[in-house]
Amino acid sequence: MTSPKKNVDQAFALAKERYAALGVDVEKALERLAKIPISLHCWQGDDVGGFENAGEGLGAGLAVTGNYPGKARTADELRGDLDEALALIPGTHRLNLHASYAETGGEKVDRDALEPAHFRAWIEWAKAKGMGMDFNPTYFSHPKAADGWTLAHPDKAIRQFWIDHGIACRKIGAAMGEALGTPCVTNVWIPDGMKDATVDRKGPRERLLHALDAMFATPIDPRLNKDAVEGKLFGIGSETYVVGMHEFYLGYAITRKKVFTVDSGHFHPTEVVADKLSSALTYVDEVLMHVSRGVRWDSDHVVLLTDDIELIAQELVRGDYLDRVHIGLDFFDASINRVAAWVIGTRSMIKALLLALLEPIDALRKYEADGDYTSRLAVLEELKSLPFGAVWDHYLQTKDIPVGRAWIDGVKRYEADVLSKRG
Ligand SMILES: C[C@H](O)[C@H](O)[C@@H](O)C(=O)CO
Ligand SMILES: [Mn+2]
Repeated sequence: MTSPKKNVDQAFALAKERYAALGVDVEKALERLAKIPISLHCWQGDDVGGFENAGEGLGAGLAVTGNYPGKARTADELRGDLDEALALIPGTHRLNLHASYAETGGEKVDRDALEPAHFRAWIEWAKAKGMGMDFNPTYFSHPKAADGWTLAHPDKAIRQFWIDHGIACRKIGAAMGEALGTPCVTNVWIPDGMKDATVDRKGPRERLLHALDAMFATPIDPRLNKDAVEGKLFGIGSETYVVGMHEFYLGYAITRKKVFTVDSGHFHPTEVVADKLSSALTYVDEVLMHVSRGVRWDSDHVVLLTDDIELIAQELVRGDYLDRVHIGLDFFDASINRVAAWVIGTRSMIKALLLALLEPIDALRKYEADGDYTSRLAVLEELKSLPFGAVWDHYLQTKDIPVGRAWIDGVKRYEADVLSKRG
């Protein structure tokens, strides 16, 4: 009987030939793939809860549905769950942490007083794994955000509190960047907006502009920290008016030289999010992607290998944007095993990138330039039935990750041994 390893090897050898016939160098694609980090969002592991234990609800229009048992209750548990997920994801990736995951040793430290020391354990954990980190100020789950307003709040003192939180977070981001030797992208997303007919749309936007300028006033070496701003079309409770909508932040990112964040769940469902990349990147140097999957709305379902995600990956590769786009994930599903959610979502993103890297891009470009749209369409369709799975299996095997459904058994074992024992 042929060994499973030999099967994978044989299938890969045949796959390589099929791709080579179209002019694709599979080994080169795999080499490139291995160097693309995906930033795993800590908040999938505990339903965006954080560890402040202040008894605040999530709010801000963020909704996590499901009550699958075994959610991480402490930072150590969350790191353990991330270890488990990362062991099943090929490549070296990054961790995207929210400020609400600070470890203050039981001391009450408000958000405007957070310091790098409160994230030391996270930084050490990432360092030991050779991972970079990204960061986010947390503008929700806090008494001063209970009415859904933060940086654009009409009350000056509350605005100042959130400006100070942002300033503290930029310093923490810089400390992460310095310790880990790779710049931290610190992303600002705020919930501020109105549920219904809004009379003054101008005032809050002016307040937000001034608050952001105050927050970003002190320059930070971009080799340590990069500031990013994330807009949104609507949220629960801000259906009619979102202060920080996309046009606001695109203008902000262009004029202030910030990273522009594109969350794939933050647009009207009929919009093609991938098409925004080449537009935004004409004017901004860098984009941060929050790859998500909206089902009918910004529902933050686990990312799958859907057409939308493939199109995003294709744009990144075809546009030669991989060095200008930071790829992060943003979903939270509490209805399935949370470790499996990370594995499925991250692997789907990596698969989309691999598929994109396996395109005969030069040939496709030439067809297009020559006006041979027939060949362009025919080859794009041919690609869909090439043995991509054999290349993916080989990639997993080279990284000592079980091929096929075996990873699910590993996660189930972890669930039985660890997750199910959590109260
Ligand atoms: C928890 C994240 O910061 C949050 O999901 C944000 O990025 C967002 O997308 C809000 O809709
Ligand atoms: Mn997001």
